[in-house]
Amino acid sequence: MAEVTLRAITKSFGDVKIIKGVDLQIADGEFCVFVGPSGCGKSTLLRMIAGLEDITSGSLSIGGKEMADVEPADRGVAMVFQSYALYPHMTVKDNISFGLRMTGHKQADIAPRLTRAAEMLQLTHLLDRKPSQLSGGQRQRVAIGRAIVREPGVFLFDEPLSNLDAALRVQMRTEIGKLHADLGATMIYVTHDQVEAMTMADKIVVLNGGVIEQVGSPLELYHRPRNLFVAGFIGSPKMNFIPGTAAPAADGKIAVTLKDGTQLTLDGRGAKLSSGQPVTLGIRPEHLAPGQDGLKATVKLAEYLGSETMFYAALADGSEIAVKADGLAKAAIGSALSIGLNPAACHLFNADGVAIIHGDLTR
Ligand SMILES: Nc1ncnc2c1ncn2[C@@H]1O[C@H](COP(=O)(O)OP(=O)(O)OP(=O)(O)O)[C@@H](O)[C@H]1O
Repeated sequence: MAEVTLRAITKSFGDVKIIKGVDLQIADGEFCVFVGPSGCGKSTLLRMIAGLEDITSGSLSIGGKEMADVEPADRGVAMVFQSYALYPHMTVKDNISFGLRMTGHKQADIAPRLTRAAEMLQLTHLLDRKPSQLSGGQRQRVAIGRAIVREPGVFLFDEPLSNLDAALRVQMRTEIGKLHADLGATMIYVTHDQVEAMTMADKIVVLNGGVIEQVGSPLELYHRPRNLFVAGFIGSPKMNFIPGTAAPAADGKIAVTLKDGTQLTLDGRGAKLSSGQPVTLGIRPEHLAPGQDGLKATVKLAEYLGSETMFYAALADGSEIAVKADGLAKAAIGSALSIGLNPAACHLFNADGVAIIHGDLTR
């Protein structure tokens, strides 16, 4: 069993506190993805789990065992880096088996592990090559192979695919997914890539400024973001935010007046709010319907992507709004666009940015 538990973890570099108290439970066999803006502490947290960075305060356990005095090599974890970190003078075979040789494993033990990892990663025909004779994707596979042969309970991936081109990323994403299914190991994965996070994760951890904003399954975070930060971070193109005020209305409904004067009525869903309180309405670009009655906007930019068209438009008060339409939709720059808005898909956030209504269409 290799569950990972972080309790009140902090990390400071000198006087600067980078990780400000993280509590997190990652179940055995789970695929957990850390996302967040650059500098929020994703890699630092991963490196602390690996034992490559000291923990300033708090505790970490892996497989139920406290890690405070356990060396990186003895933690049952293996890390795959963005830079691959291969030895250039060694063959693929030697790169993959290096760690095992260093820890005194016998050749009879190393050989079957090497064969199996090479087969899983389609590296068998490349075992005698040097890293310089491999493509970027093949090098990344060697780095993953080096982790696999150690048979760790926990794999740690630090943006492993960010040096690969778009097509190869898609292929490697699928391969890592398969590897997870085959090995059943716990995997913790840092990425900047929304699609990687959404498609690979059982659980996404959204970090911001060294604290966790929300933990949940990809679709939970997408449909029920806890606050403005998560709502704006998960989903691409990002959720639209339109300022306004809200007041309780008849039958438990909420009357919202947007800054441009548009009025709409939302289901209250039990939310408590005071009359005239400032709110931010959140609506995803795909939940807006160009050409229907609703918001009055002026088209500023249109992107024709074939499968879909993105309109970027401005409301009367200057608020910008992104609208995802079908690939055949057309509108001239500067033309008026009426945009229908599905009330059931609207999120509402209070002045502190906390969600008071979720536009969760799955319910
Ligand atoms: N050894 C160090 N000494 C001082 N500051 C550090 C050190 N390592 C990281 N930091 C700082 O800690 C913060 C978090 O860095 P970290 O690499 O964990 O962020 P990240 O979320 O992984 O960012 P990115 O997505 O850009 O890789 C940054 O402000 C960084 O400058």
